[in-house]
Amino acid sequence: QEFHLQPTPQEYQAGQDSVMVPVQYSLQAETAFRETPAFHLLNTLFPKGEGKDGFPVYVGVKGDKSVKKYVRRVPKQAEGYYLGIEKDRIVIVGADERGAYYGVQTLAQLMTLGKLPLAEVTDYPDVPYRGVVEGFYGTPWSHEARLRQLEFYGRNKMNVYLYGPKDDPYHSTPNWRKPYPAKEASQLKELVDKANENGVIFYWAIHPGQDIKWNEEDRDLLLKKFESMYQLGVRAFAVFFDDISGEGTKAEKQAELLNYLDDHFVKVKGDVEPLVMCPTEYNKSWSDVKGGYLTTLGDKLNKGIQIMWTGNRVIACIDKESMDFINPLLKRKAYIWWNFPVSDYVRDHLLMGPVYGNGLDIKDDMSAFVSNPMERAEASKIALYSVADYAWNLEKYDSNASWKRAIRDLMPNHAAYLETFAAHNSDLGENGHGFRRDESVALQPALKSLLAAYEKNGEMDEAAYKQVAEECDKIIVAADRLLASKESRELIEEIKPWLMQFKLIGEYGREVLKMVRLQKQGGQEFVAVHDHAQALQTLMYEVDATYNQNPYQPGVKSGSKYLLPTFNSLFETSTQRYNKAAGTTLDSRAVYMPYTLSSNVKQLALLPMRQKGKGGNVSPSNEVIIWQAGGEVAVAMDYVRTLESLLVDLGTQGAEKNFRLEISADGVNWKTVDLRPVPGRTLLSAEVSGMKVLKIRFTNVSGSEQKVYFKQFRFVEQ
Ligand SMILES: C=CCNC1=N[C@@H]2[C@@H](O)[C@H](O)[C@@H](CO)O[C@@H]2S1
Repeated sequence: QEFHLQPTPQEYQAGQDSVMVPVQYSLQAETAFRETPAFHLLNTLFPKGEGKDGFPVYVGVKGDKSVKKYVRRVPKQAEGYYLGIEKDRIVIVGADERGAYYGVQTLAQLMTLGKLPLAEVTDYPDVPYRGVVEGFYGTPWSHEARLRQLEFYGRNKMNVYLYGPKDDPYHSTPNWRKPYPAKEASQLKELVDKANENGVIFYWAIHPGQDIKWNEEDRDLLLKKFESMYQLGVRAFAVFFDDISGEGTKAEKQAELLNYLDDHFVKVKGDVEPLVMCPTEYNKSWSDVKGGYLTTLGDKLNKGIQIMWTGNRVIACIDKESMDFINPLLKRKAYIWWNFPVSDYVRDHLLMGPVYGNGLDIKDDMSAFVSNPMERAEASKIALYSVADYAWNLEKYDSNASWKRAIRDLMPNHAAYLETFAAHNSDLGENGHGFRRDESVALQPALKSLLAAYEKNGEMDEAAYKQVAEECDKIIVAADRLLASKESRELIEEIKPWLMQFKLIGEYGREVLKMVRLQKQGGQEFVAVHDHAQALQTLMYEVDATYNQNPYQPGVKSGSKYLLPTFNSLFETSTQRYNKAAGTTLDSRAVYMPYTLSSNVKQLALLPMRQKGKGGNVSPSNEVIIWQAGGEVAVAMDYVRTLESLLVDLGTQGAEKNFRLEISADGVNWKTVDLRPVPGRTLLSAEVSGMKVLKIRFTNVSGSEQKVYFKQFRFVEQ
């Protein structure tokens, strides 16, 4: 594992020579330097700290006398730095204070080498703002997780963290107007302090759009809330208008409010970062350019205000074409909100794979590149490490090398095991956004040729068989070693259900490979191994039905793109062939999905059906659904079943007037079923107890387009 600075520096020259890592340093800097995060970090790097006989360290920013001699070597880009390690001194000069801090971070990495190479690093970030927006639906990160994140951002030269967890009631409706209670307020203050120590700008975001009134009262309440956050030390603010409907979506009003805040708060305070806003039309597939929403923002928003953008779709990689579309409309460089590794729409999957697919030629087109992560903070660090690497130096970014380094950085003593796990836990599975990732990349060829040889002509591809068998052993060992790991305990606790599932998949694969071997030999032992494989299927189903039971995509999926499907196909084929040869009737079903979704509503058509226990649900969507008049969503059963209950939630009152629910026992004759609103909620309950059902149909019969949420569509069988 050769040494590699993180993020990849613009220029790094190291000679053959090196010096011993000094145990003490003597500081050559302006006194003001001692107040900066760079100094506090520097002071932790030497075992014996500071002393007049220590190794001279010249450090400062452009203009400081102490580093005047080196000022020509400092890059002109903001947050740039020059780091020189010479025989008799270390020199760090920042283009600005954060640049000096980053120079010290790079020195910290070099000092882990055991001896300091005589080297010169001339470095700076490609993208001005780089970091993370905690903007997902689901359980907000814990306070401790956030503190660890901020240290991680400092080490990886990420300079922004935007606090905007959708499910924080004081960030969003209904309590955005209220100040935080004492405990939350003190935690936020602690986060701001931690962010400052790590060179991170802490943005506090507000999400008022769902119920904001465009009047002075709400405007002043919002200003007051900003003021209360300012008192906690917040010096950077954002206003999110995403995922809302109604009055709050008006561009002119949004622009008026932002400009007011800019003129009467940001410019008045003088020490607050430029505002960031998240538009309602935040991706191309949702935008209607002629409608003028984006151009209104582009024309009316004060120039300094940043506008966020997720690309061509809600979940999309960012390329030159995407930027060439949006920047002219916004009349500024879009502030990219990249929706990866966020998994709030595929909550049963972990996204542990490489960061890839974003253009390497767009460094001058973005004002920011921030990642929206998973609700599992530690597990998100694999992707975040590479997001930092990408946004700092796009042209030199190598997604696979960065992914391997990210894993080693996260668990140095278990890197091989974590890599085995991450390699098979990277795709999202079917989802409403149609966004997919590669998975099991190294094993894919062997899985495919093993399956093809066996299924097509009953052959055994011995080389592939051996490689898959070895991988099953590695999977089982990796799962055990990670589950038992003392290292990164917080990470292990987050991903434990997936580690359990992963181990079962390794054991299942091992048994299925035996079944294939035995089926060809025709031995009786096939039955015992088949039954063991089925027992493992039951255990996998139970893990999936027990853990992570969120109301959206409950369960624990692992190896879902190629690994498990291949084992299931081999299980089914070998059992069918064995039954045929031996005249037995062993159960050959590996995974069972009795329900099929169909819809002519664009945003619903791709939503996956989920089976959970004795029932099923259509995976919900976080976004506003444009449901055309007459549009319908239907669920077909494999055979006639009996219903117990059925719940629908479109997130709006009165939906039962605009939509009709019908049940058919034969797919031909339909019966309309009453939808009864649950008091005080937008949930609708249907009286279906005891009804025979082959097909369910749900139609917009209002005669006009409806904008609703698709929060729940769930039924339970008797
Ligand atoms: C530029 C604005 C992006 N705003 C967004 N709000 C939503 C986020 O809260 C979700 O986590 C994400 C993934 O489900 O989808 C959109 S993206």
